[in-house]
Amino acid sequence: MKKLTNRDKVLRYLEKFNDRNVGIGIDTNSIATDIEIDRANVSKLLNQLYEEGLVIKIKGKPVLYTLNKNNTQENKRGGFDNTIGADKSLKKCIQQAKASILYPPRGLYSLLLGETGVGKTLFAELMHRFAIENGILQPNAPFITFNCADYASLPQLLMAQLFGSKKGSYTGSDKDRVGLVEKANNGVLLLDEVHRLPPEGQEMLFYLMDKGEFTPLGEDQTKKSNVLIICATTEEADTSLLSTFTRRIPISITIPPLRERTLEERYGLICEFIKVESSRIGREIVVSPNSLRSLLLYNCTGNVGQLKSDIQLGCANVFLKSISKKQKEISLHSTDFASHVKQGLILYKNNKEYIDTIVDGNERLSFSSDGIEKKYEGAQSLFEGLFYENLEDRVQELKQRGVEEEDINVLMSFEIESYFKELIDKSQGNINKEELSKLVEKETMDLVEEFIYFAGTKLNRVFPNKTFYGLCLHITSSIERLRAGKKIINHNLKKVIEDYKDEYILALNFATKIEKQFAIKLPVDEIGFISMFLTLGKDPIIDEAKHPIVVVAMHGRNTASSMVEVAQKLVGGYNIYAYDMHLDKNPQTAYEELKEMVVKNHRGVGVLLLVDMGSLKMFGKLIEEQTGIKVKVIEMVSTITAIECARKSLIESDINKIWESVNESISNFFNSSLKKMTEVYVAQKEKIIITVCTTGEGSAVAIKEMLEKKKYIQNEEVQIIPLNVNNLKEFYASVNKLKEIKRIVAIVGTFNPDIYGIPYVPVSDIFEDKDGKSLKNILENDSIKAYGWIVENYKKELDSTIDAEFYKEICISTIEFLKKNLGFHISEGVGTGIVLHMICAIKRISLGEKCPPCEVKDKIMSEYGEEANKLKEYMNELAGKKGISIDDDEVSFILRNVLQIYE
Ligand SMILES: Nc1ncnc2c1ncn2[C@@H]1O[C@H](COP(=O)(O)OP(=O)(O)OP(=O)(O)O)[C@@H](O)[C@H]1O
Repeated sequence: MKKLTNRDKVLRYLEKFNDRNVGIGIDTNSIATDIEIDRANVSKLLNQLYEEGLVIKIKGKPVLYTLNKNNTQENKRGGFDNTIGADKSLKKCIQQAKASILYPPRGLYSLLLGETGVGKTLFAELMHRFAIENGILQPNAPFITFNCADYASLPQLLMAQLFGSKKGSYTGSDKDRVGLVEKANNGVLLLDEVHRLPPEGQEMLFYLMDKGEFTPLGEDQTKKSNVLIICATTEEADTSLLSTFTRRIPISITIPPLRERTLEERYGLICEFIKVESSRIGREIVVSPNSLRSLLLYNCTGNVGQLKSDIQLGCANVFLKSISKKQKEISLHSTDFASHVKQGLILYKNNKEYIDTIVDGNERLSFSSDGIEKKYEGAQSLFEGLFYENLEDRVQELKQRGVEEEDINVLMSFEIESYFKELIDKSQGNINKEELSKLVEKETMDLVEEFIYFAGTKLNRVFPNKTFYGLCLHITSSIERLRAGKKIINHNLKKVIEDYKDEYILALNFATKIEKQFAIKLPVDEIGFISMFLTLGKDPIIDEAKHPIVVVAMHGRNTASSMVEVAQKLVGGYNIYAYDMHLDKNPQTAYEELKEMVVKNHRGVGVLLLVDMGSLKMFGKLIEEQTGIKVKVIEMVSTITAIECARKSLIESDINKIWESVNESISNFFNSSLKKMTEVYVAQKEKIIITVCTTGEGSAVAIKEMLEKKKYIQNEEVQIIPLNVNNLKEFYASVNKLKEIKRIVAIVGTFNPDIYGIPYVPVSDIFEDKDGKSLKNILENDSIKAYGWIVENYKKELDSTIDAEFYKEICISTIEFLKKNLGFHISEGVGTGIVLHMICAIKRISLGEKCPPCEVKDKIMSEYGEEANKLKEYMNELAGKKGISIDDDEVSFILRNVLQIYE
């Protein structure tokens, strides 16, 4: 036979004691002596049993203990004060209830009001228990409930049940019956749905309440009963039906419905009920966060009672499943609940912020039979790639249960979104690229990096670093899965394509690259998953207010402004500011202006100051000393550094981290990250001239300003960047950086740095006013080269019967003719337009297609007829070689470009 534990011994002793000594309790010392167990031990056990609701403590000296005969699962855990909601929604009700019980000499009658399932019965039980604990009732005081609605259609039987009856007092009464009023003598009688009591019953009830007397049916003699009556009803307090009761019963306690309680309280109830189920099953129950979310949010009209039974049903489902599948773990998912519960998840999006404060992240919780809830340690790692298989299992299971396809999709989309959130959260902060490279192939990282930058430009959005890490991990596991021939379905696909069309198109593009690189085929479902990563940038993850700002301070009229403009456009955030320091500006004024800009715009966590020359660097230090605003200076300023700083400051809030990583990027410029970025960001490189000088930092700027005044420079849309050559190594590094993002057409200055492929123009050529001839030529030739590149790039589109060289020749010659013979100024942008037009025109003509009419032909012919005819003649001479003829419409199109004439 199983050996009795000390706990069993105490319980058995109390059972026997209560049988022999009705209505009284016993103290700890006596129990300890009788069962021969150490007093401290007995005291500990009694407290435990009290917590579990198995014994009742009767206040006094010494405290007496008795078995809680009325122990139900519901009032198990301690009395009123341990009830969920005791300090919140039920606080007032409990105060009223306690007051009514303690009211001398034997408590007041009370009426419990509240919708079905709010906990009225439980409340009455707790009142009974409270009365015993406070010596108002004896420990063995009865607690009897009677639901008046059950007998509402049989008033005589109802009366007989309540007040007792003599044999033959009504049809069918074949024996004497003791009424509940009598049975509940010296205890509590709960009359539920009391408004259903027939009028004669009400009369007798009020008589009993007033006089403590009643008359059983068919009897003449009144009987006495000392019963505390608690009435309960779901009727609203102000209905006429109830007014009779509310007038007679001194205390009305309204228990609030579930929807009026806080979600924290509801969460407490949910946990409590799952613990109760766990203890019933005798096994641990592991609960998914989505289960908790749906339980928190679904429309639970039946209040706490319904919440409890819905949880019971869900637990019963998984319990059965675990038996049939012989699984050790009992694991509860939102899909295990009835569909009205699952619907709760649909409300998650709108209540996300609040719910996330209660159900945090995606950890599953484990509820054990001893009532402890903790994080489930065994949760599978999402990075193991099991997620998709689990999703599929879940879908199959739902299908088998007959869940509608539409419901499955809704539920699955929540699972999927949670997965992404977790994947992203996990990758936040704790993974760096080096670590990532242990898990992810370099090719994948490069592809993802390029994709994110590209998507960022296209969507005009910045992505957090975690998008990069998350996507790298995701792609890796997708490739593995696809290689293993595993099928996946994205139940969110339809929604993704509808809601995030742009992201989906980008993902399609990216998918072709992956397919090519890894020789696999990505199904559309997979592309849907990729798109979802891009939607993350849409979340309000960027809180500009708490991030450092970037200030670009550079010499020159608008060098800093133009850089900042590019950075703002690309990064899409307005956290970057420009300070253009004109050469003639007095340094003290410049300092004050820069300081003012910093003070005005900083957001409390520091400023990254990007400067081009030494004196500005000093400004950073001074501003920090004077204002206390943290200023970190970055010296190697270029558009790309500005972009990188702006991008990082939107994501990261720690200025030191940004500063370090930007500096690292600068020194590793040729490492993939920035290189990739430049390729993507700068599709068409802008032209620049670098000015250099060995004699002090201002001279290069002076040369720049001088060049900017030259007409042929103003006409050329060329940017001029002064560089310091005091430190040659740094100078070459800067040139290299610039080369990545700009087309350096020439270096002008007092020192020939001898760089392969970049012509040098001594400044003396310009000073002596050799008309800047060489520089002008260089610029012109550069444009010609650029037009040649355009043709090269369009090679695939060209008509194969005509070779690319012919196209180049006719395009470039036409532009030269326009400039030299007809005297038009052709900027590079206009030239590019002409080249593109001519490519299409020649192809069209050679294929025998007609040119569409040019709307401004008449205007051009009347105002520029001479030029038009000359151009037509010249072009026909060239085109004739290939049997092509150019008409007035084609010529008008070209001139329209040059003259910028639009109707
Ligand atoms: N605060 C609470 N803590 C724990 N369980 C509760 C709480 N409130 C109610 N319950 C549980 O919810 C269920 C429904 O409560 P109860 O039966 O007392 O409601 P009721 O208002 O009497 O419902 P009805 O009007 O339908 O009779 C019970 O199992 C009860 O134990």
